[in-house]
Amino acid sequence: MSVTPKSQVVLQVTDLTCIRDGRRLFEGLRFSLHAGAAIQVKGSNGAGKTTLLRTLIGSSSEFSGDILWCGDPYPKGLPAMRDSLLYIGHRGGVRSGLTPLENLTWYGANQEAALSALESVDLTGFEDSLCHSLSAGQNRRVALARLFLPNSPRFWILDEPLTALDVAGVAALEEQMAAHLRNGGSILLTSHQPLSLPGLDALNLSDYTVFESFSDFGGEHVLS
Ligand SMILES: Nc1ncnc2c1ncn2[C@@H]1O[C@H](COP(=O)(O)OP(=O)(O)OP(=O)(O)O)[C@@H](O)[C@H]1O
Repeated sequence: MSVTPKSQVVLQVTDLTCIRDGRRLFEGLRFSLHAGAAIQVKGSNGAGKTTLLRTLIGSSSEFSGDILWCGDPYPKGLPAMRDSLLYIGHRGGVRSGLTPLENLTWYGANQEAALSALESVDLTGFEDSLCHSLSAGQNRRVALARLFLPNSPRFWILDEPLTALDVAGVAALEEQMAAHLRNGGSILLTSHQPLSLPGLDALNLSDYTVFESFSDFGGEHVLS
């Protein structure tokens, strides 16, 4: 990972509004994420946390507002952003018919790096088990092992990474995230659980919730 100056704004969001099923999830959302910084997106079930993350990575164009990746606006900034992004959704992206080792090599890791990453998430001895035979927490560890591979992308977006992890798993993840921040990486994550991470900022979607009924919406990126 190349070291990025800590003052650099990696992601800038202004006046972002997202609607799903005719319901305005949040409106006027604004925040900036700098190199070496982390933001935890908070909100109740259904508040729109996953929708926000998926919008930011370009999986949904149903929004209005401005999204700038390293100064480049949506959608121009998407290709460069994806080159420097590691996204782990709440399903984890683990292929259940593959082993943990095969999952990591499928993501491009070589055998040595994959084994080392699996050791970091305490899965030594399970490298060759099929993932559908592993526990929920072990499958989460397989997903998170990607964070322990060398040359990790500088920007991590993680949707509920703590789900199903035990105490030791949470501690190992927090340590790895802190190391990533020290190296100038950036993290945007959702979690219903508290997280111990130096300098972690919170972004609470409830601060951007609109309670009145929705009647019109004309965002420039809205799909019909
Ligand atoms: N593709 C879609 N079509 C219709 N509605 C959607 C779609 N995606 C999300 N929604 C709705 O948007 C709302 C927000 O969903 P989202 O998954 O973003 O919430 P969340 O804050 O991540 O929730 P949780 O904490 O339960 O994971 C939900 O009511 C959901 O049903």
